[in-house]
Amino acid sequence: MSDLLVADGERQREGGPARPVVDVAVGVLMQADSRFLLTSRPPGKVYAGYWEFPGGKLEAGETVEQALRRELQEELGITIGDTQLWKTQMVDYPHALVQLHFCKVWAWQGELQMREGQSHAWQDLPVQVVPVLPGTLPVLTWLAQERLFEGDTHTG
Ligand SMILES: Nc1nc2c([nH]c(=O)n2[C@@H]2O[C@H](COP(=O)(O)OP(=O)(O)OP(=O)(O)O)[C@@H](O)[C@H]2O)c(=O)[nH]1
Repeated sequence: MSDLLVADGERQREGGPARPVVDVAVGVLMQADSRFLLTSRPPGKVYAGYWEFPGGKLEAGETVEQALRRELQEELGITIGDTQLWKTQMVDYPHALVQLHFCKVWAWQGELQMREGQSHAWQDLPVQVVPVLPGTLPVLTWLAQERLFEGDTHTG
């Protein structure tokens, strides 16, 4: 998909109406044994029950890292260490055009608490939980590329 940056700060698809881009900070929490954390979207949200990496929308004036630190505190009750942007991906959903900013997180303090009624699962490739959110699938492909993992990245 091609996108244009227009004067008012909104990006629009060529030939289509302008849609605001929602920036989202997403954390890929990694364990030393190569497993990563997936959480399910809470009841009542769009795509409820789908599995994703934890995170959420940037608030006004926040950097990706600041938003991720706040979101993971709010959702999981943990305080993350330093993190850096890993990959960025634009996803065009019917409900929103989202720019996902994925950050790997290797260090955090605190015990995981599911504060929004979500479920969690430490997963390796291939991911066993289903269904996985469409915007989350590219991350599994990137992880597979890094790990020289061949075969399906997820079931279902
Ligand atoms: N956290 C997270 N969000 C993702 C991933 N992949 C992906 O497409 N998204 C999308 O990014 C947006 C995340 O926003 P969010 O979770 O803060 O917000 P939401 O849509 O639940 O709405 P709300 O917080 O306003 O109730 C959603 O549109 C979600 O579908 C992912 O791996 N993690």
